[in-house]
Amino acid sequence: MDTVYIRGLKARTVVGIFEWERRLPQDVVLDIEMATDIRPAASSDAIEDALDYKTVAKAVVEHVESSRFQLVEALADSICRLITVDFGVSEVSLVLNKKGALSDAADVGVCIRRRAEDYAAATEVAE
Ligand SMILES: Nc1nc2c(c(=O)[nH]1)N=C([C@H](O)[C@@H](O)CO)CN2
Repeated sequence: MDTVYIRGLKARTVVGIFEWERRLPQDVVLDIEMATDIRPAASSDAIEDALDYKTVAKAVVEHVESSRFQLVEALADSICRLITVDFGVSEVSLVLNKKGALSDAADVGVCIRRRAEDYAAATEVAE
């Protein structure tokens, strides 16, 4: 399978467990890799046949900036859910970097990989 990726995608959001973090939005930076077969787009040279990284990036930033999670784990998982469910991506890898969270560290965060099946059960229950 091929990959369409977005690296260094920035968003500001309320995320954290401390009282001050509930008041002040913080920067997160995302690296996203999405499994997709690029051959249809390569063959047609038409955006309609591509996984449009601009559309995905816009949806992800809107989602992140309107979210209010305590943990980076929950935020990261919600982003993978959005990409797999709303964009039909079979597998997504995500690095979520919470800039400035630890003063003694360059950065902290999580790296996760999710498949569409990981969210299938929850979707079926909801329907
Ligand atoms: N595994 C995690 N550890 C911590 C998190 C988190 O989201 N996941 N969050 C915090 C605080 O919000 C921290 O970012 C404030 O500096 C601490 N540990």
